[in-house]
Order: sequence, then C-alpha cells, then structure tokens
Amino acid sequence: MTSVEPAILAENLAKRYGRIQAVADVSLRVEVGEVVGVVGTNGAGKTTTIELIAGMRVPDRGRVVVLGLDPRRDRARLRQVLGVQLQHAHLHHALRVTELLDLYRSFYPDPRPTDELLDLVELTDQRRSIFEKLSGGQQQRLSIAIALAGRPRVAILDELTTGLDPKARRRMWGTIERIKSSGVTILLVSHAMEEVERLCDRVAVLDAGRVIALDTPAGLVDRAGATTLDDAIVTLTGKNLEDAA
Ligand SMILES: Nc1ncnc2c1ncn2[C@@H]1O[C@H](COP(=O)(O)OP(=O)(O)OP(=O)(O)O)[C@@H](O)[C@H]1O
Repeated sequence: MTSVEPAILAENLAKRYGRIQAVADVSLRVEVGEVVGVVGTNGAGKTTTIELIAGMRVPDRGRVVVLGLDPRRDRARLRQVLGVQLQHAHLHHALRVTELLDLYRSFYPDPRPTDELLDLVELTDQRRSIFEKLSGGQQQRLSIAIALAGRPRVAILDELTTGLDPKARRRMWGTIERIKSSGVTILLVSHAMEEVERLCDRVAVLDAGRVIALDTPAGLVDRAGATTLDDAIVTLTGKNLEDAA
C-alpha cells in the first residue's frame, strides 16, 4: 500500500435505478499518471460508475475521492481539475466550434488556448462550423477538446473512439498518448480492446455492477489463459463483448 494520494479512489460503490442494480459493489484505485480502462458488456455498469466518480450521480453506498476531493462536497474545486467527456454530450447545437470551446474555456483560470485545443483534436479546419453540421466523429472530438479545455489533472473519457473511422481512431489514440505523457490521469471506458491494449496501464473488468478483475492487459490475458485481450474478457465474464456491443 503506497502512501501517495491516488488520483481516484472509489470504495464499495453501489447505485440502483428503481429495480435495476446498475452498480453493486465497485472499488477502484487509480494512481496519478495512470491510464485505467473500464470494460464490460452493455449494462455492466461502466457509465454509472464513471458518473459516480465524476460526482454526477450520488451513490447509494460507498465513497469517492478524486485528488483528495469529495466530488459532491468539493464540486467547484473538483471542476477545476477534472475533465469529463461523456458518451452523449449535450452541447448547444447552434453554436460554432470556437464559440463552444471559448464558452467552456471561460470556466477555467488557465485554459488551454483555443488553437491548441483545435490542433489536439484536429478540428482546426472546422473552427467556424456550427456544432450540428459536424459529423459524428467531429462532434465526438469536440467533446474531448471540451473535456481537456481546463488542463484537467484527471480526465474521464467514455467511449472515446466509438463512431470514429479507423484513421481518426488512431489519431485519437495519438492524442491520448500525448495527454498521458503530460502526466494526466485518465479513466477510459471502452469497448475496443485494441484501444485498451494500446492506451491502458491497467484494466478494470466490470460485470453485473462489480469489478471482477483488475490487472494490466497482459496480466488479464495470462490470468484467463487466453491469447488476446478480447478472448480474456470473454473468458473472465463468460460473455462476448462483440455480441453485446
Ligand atoms: N438513468 C437510468 N435509469 C434507469 N436505468 C438506468 C439508467 N442508466 C442506466 N441504467 C441501467 O443500469 C444498468 C447499467 O447501465 P450503464 O449505462 O451504467 O452500463 P454500461 O456498462 O455503461 O453500458 P453500455 O456499455 O451499454 O454503455 C443497465 O441495466 C441500464 O439499463
């Protein structure tokens, strides 16, 4: 057990929506500078888990500490150090790319320059475009730029490259590697095992609202006696990610 404060500490989280136990018991410790993947079949509780960690939902049980802060009590301070990109960002559809970026940049004391953000997610040519005229992949990239606008120390990214073509997906991986090398801690929900293998130091496998394994990608493959991470997840969960996605 290290004495250094973790970037993210989640202990025994539980969350129920009516009769659905979305998160049953999730504990997770992410060290500063790590990239940790969260994988599992549809409905395993991945999005609910990261919403609990980001303070967007209140857990029924358990506690969350992000960089020493309580996501709900220290909401304003946490907003300065945490960037969140969600699966379905609700952005103002009639605004231009730079207007949206500048709106979000205005929330932070030392935001990344607009040009740097545009360059990071390769939207410089679309800077004057209206949000609703962007392609799905471009909208996705803009939501990532918004998550990174305030130079967060922790970034939570949900299905980073879903909807991106293979070339755009690889470019996005390069972007995340650059963000990682600047020391940012990243929690990354993904269905793409190639992405997880390339970007993640460790992977939390969720099933029915519980972490059933937490290890390096190679460690999970070994533990499952598998040859690929895809196969390892199928063995560990007893479910096929491809079928469920
Ligand atoms: N707002 C909500 N109200 C009711 N039920 C919900 C709500 N959000 C999620 N659920 C249910 O909770 C369970 C966990 O959902 P969650 O979105 O956390 O899983 P997930 O692993 O992120 O799934 P996916 O891979 O499909 O995004 C599912 O059964 C889902 O239908």
